[in-house]
Amino acid sequence: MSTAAIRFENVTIAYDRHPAVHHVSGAFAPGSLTAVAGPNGAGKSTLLKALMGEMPLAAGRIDRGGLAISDFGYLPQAAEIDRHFPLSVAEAVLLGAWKEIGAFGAVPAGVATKAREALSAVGLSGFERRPIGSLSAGQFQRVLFARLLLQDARVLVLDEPFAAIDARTTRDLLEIVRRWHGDGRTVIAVLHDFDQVRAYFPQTLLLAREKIGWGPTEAALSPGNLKRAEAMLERIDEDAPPCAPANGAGH
Ligand SMILES: Nc1ncnc2c1ncn2[C@@H]1O[C@H](COP(=O)(O)OP(=O)(O)OP(=O)(O)O)[C@@H](O)[C@H]1O
Repeated sequence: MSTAAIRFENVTIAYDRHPAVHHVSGAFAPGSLTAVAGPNGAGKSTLLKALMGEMPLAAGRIDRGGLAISDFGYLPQAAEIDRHFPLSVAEAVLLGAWKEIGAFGAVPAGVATKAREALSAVGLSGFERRPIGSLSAGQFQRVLFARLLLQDARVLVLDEPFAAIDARTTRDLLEIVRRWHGDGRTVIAVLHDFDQVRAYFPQTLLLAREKIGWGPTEAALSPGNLKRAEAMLERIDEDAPPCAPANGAGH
């Protein structure tokens, strides 16, 4: 479904010139299913935000393989999503079809049908009118997956999609991830559970501000790499002087 790789070339991303991601190069092959793993503070969310165009690059470049950012479906960390917004479940799912509906447009019948199918696929038929603020964390995550299903994106970028989600919901949502992979979509997900990564994700990028490993999961998560990742982050000095501006900035 996707046609060209998403390439990172010497990507450095910084907050106030303090680099959170350092000189990362590598590629997500079209149709690949990749976990982004690493300790807290490793730069995983920062890397995803840069991929989504939400963070400027201090150096290097990201080649999105000819795709526009609007071709990407993005699930940010739960903490960054406002659930107090007065939206029903159906409205929240329909946001996934904004390209077809536009800002104030009516919902075409085909889109409404697809939205119902997406809700059914995540096990939430009958929840259409419920305010999103009344859902449990797991139910809300199902709604966000339904929205991604409706968006029909070629690349899925998921930041800790199973944090604070019970085993049954995680299993159901992992099944959807597997289906996306089967369709030939590219899936990139930040995960903390190494057992889950080994069971479901053929590729892994292990990050500790720098790239520690990127490739087949067993090799990327070798005992040596895991030790290096821990050691790298222990060595990080948050008060270190800012990184000197490097070879140009860009997206
Ligand atoms: N808005 C910000 N301003 C300044 N520093 C930030 C900001 N967001 C993140 N950082 C710093 O950047 C580094 C990487 O953070 P990031 O959230 O990308 O890590 P992570 O690997 O996703 O961590 P976690 O597993 O805890 O979610 C951390 O040292 C963090 O403190």
